[in-house]
Amino acid sequence: MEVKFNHVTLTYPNGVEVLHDMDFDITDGQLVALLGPSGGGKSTTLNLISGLLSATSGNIYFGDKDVTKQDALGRGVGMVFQNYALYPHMTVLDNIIFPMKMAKVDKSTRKQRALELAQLVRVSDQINKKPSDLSGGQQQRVAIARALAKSPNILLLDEPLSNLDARLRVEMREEIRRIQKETGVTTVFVTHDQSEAMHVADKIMLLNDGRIQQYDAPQSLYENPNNQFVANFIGEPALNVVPADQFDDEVRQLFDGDVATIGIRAEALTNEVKAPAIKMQAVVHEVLSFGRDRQAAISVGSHQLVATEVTTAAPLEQETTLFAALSGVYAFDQSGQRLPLRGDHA
Ligand SMILES: Nc1ncnc2c1ncn2[C@@H]1O[C@H](COP(=O)(O)OP(=O)(O)OP(=O)(O)O)[C@@H](O)[C@H]1O
Repeated sequence: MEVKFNHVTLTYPNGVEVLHDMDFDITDGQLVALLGPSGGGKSTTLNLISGLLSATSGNIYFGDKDVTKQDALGRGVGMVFQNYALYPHMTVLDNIIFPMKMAKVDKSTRKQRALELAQLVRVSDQINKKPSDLSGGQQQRVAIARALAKSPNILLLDEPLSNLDARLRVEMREEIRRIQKETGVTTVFVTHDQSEAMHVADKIMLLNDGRIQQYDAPQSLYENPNNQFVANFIGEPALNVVPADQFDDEVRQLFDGDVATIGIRAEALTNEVKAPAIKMQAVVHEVLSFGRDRQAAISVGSHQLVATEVTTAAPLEQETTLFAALSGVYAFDQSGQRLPLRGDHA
C-alpha cells in the first residue's frame, strides 16, 4: 500500500512543533528506513503513519484513501517493537494466532495461516515453545510473524534490532529484507544506525530536527548528499571536514558559490593520483592495518583527517602532497548546503 504525507505537521500538547511540513510518498511494496539522530522525529513520524498520533495539519493517505482522522485499528498496520512485546504465557503458535483470534478469523484458517507465517519467518520447529525459551533473534521472528498475521496494509518496525548482539543484528537485517521481499508488504523501519539503514532499505528518509534532510536510495545519499548533515551522517569512517581556507583558490573555484567547508570521504584520499582530484598539503602521522582495512591518521593544518586508501608508501611526519578524488569531495556553504561543481567540471 502506498503511503503519502501531504504537508503534515505535528505539534505536541506543550505547543512545540516537532515535525515540520513533511511531504513524501512511500511507494507500494518498498522498504523505507527512517533514519536520524535521537530527537530527529523518527518515532513521531512512525506514530503518525500508525495512527497512534494525529497530524496537527496536513493529510495522510494510504493509497487513495485519506486516513488522517482514522485511528490505529482502522488503518490496518502491523507493528513490531524493540522489545518484541510477545505474550509470555502463550506458545509461539498462539502468539501468531492471537491477532487473528481477536479478528474472529475461523479456527482452522487461523491455524493454517499461523503455520505458514511460522515457516516464512523460519520458526516452524519452535512453535510449541514459550517466548522465554527462544533467543532474541527467534523472538523477533515471532514478533514479525504476529505483525503479519492480519495481512496489514503497512508493516512498521520500531528499532527492531537494537536488543540484539552485533552478529545477530546483521543476520536479522538480512532476514527482515528477505521476509519483506517475499511478502511485498510496504514496510517502514526505524533506526538510528546508518549502516543498518544502508543495508536494509530501498530508500532512506534521513530526519533531523523534524525535517527531511534527504529521502533517496541509500547509495544516492552516500554519493550525492544534499547537505553537510547528510554527508556527515552517512558513511563510516565519518566524512573529513576541513575549512575552505586550508585549500588554494583553485580548489574553491571548482565549486559554484561561497565555499565555507570542504568534506572529503576517507576513501577519496590517496598518495597517488588515480582519478580527477584536488591536491592538498598534509602530514601523514601513521598508517595502521586492521585485517583487510587500513586507516591513516593525517593532518591538514590543525585538522585531523582519517584516510583508508593512503598507503605506507607515504612519508611519515613530514609535509607531503596528497590527492582527494573529486568524486569524494563535497563543498558546503556557511549554512551547510552542498555547492555544485561549476559547469565545466561537473
Ligand atoms: N510526548 C511528547 N511531548 C513533547 N515533545 C515530544 C514528545 N515526544 C517527543 N517529543 C519531541 O519531539 C521531537 C522528536 O522526537 P522523536 O521521539 O520523534 O525522535 P526520534 O528521532 O524517534 O528519537 P529517538 O531515536 O531518541 O527515539 C524531540 O524533540 C522530542 O523531544
